[in-house]
Amino acid sequence: MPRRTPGDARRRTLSQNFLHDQQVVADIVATLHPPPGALVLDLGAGAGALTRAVAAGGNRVLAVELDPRWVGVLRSRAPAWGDVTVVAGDALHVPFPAERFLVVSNAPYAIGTKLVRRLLTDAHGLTRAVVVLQREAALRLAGGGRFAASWAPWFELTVHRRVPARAFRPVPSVDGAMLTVVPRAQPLLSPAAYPRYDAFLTAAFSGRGNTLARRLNVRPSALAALGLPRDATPGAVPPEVYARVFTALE
Ligand SMILES: C[S@@+](CC[C@H](N)C(=O)[O-])C[C@H]1O[C@@H](n2cnc3c(N)ncnc32)[C@H](O)[C@@H]1O
Repeated sequence: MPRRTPGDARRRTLSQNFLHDQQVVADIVATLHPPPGALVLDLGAGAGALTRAVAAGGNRVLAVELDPRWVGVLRSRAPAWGDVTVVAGDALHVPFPAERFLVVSNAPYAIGTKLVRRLLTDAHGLTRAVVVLQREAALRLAGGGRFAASWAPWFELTVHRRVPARAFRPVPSVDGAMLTVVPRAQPLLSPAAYPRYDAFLTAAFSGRGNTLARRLNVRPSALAALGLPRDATPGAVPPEVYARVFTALE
């Protein structure tokens, strides 16, 4: 059995699997498509695969990295890449800029859900984010559950391509996926509606009965009038449709 080194331990804790597949890097940057000159945060920049590709497109990049060893590497390489500022810090706590910005991130899968939650709650200047997550986590966040329904009136969460484990070095044990987080230009509900909407979702996702109609205590015909199957179950309703059902039933 090969001997373990301190470097192995650090790689495991910080999940240092770096993007190696240049086609995946190109797809991530194409999906981000930052406008010229826009500010892009690369959260968990590692050796800079994404930082370098974004900077090559003429964008300003703030590369945030927790591991001092990779901060040093980034600082030595970044001057050759373009307008890159390296920030030694934690992606879950580093202050976000006051101006508008985009986010690209392939951070450890273990912090992926927390990172997305932070983008949804704290990133007021965010215009678009592309985050690589463990595939199951990406599908859970964007799919037919309460999390996606809670955020859908204000954000579009979309799962794009699979990022196969073999796109990384070293190769991790699970596949990833690209998730985009985009604030809606026209929100489907006002922020003031949130407490009532949240109570409505509690009924929809935790009430008694199997069907949405039973849980919301409405006639199946009321859902049919909104274009939903009479026997729709909560998980089968697309997240963005909940705002419409809420508005119609309120
Ligand atoms: C999976 S690697 C990917 C690196 C690079 N983004 C890429 O695609 O090749 C994740 C990187 O995030 C760093 N990292 C881990 N936890 C972090 C945190 N809380 N904040 C910022 N960076 C973190 C790790 O040290 C590592 O360099």
